Amino acid sequence: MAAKKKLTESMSKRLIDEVQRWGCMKQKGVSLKYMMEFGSRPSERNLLLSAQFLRNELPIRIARRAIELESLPYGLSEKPAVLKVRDWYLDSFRDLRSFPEIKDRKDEEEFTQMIKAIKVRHNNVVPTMALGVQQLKKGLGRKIVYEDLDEIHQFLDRFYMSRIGIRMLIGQHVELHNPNPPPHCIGYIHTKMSPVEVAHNASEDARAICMREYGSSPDVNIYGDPNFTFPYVPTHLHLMVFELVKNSLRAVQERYMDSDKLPPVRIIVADGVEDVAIKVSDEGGGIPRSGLPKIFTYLYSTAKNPLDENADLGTADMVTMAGYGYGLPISRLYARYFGGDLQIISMEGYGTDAYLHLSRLGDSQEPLP
Ligand SMILES: Nc1ncnc2c1ncn2[C@@H]1O[C@H](COP(=O)(O)OP(=O)(O)OP(=O)(O)O)[C@@H](O)[C@H]1O
Repeated sequence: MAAKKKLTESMSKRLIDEVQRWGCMKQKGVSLKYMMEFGSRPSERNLLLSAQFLRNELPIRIARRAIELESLPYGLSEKPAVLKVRDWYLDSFRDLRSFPEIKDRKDEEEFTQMIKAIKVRHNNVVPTMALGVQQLKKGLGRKIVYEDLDEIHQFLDRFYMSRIGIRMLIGQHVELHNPNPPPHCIGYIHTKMSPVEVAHNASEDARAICMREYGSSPDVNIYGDPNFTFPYVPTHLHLMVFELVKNSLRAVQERYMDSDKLPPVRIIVADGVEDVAIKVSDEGGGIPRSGLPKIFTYLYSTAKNPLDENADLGTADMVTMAGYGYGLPISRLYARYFGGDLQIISMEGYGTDAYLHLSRLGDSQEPLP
């Protein structure tokens, strides 16, 4: 197998066998509901159980990704940035596999520190992979046929989805150690999250970026009951709404550049029985129908990568503002992670509606690519 041969070149035989063996094991998904119920009783026993689960589950998920990173088409696996990411995955796999059985509280605490460090090690995976894709595009030059790159798109979707899951599981475990969790918070989950409030905060952040770039910003009007709450992960929702509003503000701002009256962006929050739906509507001129298939891809963007040689950026915080065209595909993965979805409907010559559906029941299992 080609992937196995390449792994051989860079690792000891024992590690290769172990990665291959663990990469074949079955992953176990968790639901939002389960995370919430389990985390609502962070007793010593539960923390121990959670750590034991992660000691087994994380190497399986990480090994899968390490193997996939070795067998990407068009030579993407050999790009320096991708090799760097591969090494982070191998280092984390090694750390997890060399950790002895977790028997007591002391082991559990050491394990928690270790997975916390793993999470930090992987902070820059998204921009670094984006850089790898750019290195590939540069190398292929004009020969590039975007339709052929669908395989890479599919891989990146699986890869980033898996990363969301791994970070959620680690973050959730680490947060359960917080002796003074904020009210109504179980790890990353807020059991009484107000989508209107999160949408408001995310819109303000997006407006601040717009102000910085253009010197002005359209208003954002939010319609919905601010007292309505449901259990969800506020950081995920913030990220999604931020990306959608940022796109809308930019579109409106660009279209009405010379006008002093900008049509506002409107957000509607609907609380259904099954779903909470959030619509972000703008009058920014829309997207041509022929361009729609491209907006969810990772490979079309011409924007500059902040980790590129000439850019002096690259902190983890830059990820969401980096502007390398990942806003929509990554937001859709976050929505799908807990059983929701994201759709974009556009009227060219008028504006765009983004529909974000979040599953309210929280009982869908994590997608496990
Ligand atoms: N509301 C919108 N109105 C018009 N065009 C849009 C809108 N939303 C998205 N687009 C188009 O879709 C493209 C992809 O959006 P996406 O959010 O994925 O990336 P980006 O905005 O270019 O970069 P980033 O989100 O990383 O800053 C945009 O570049 C833009 O051309």
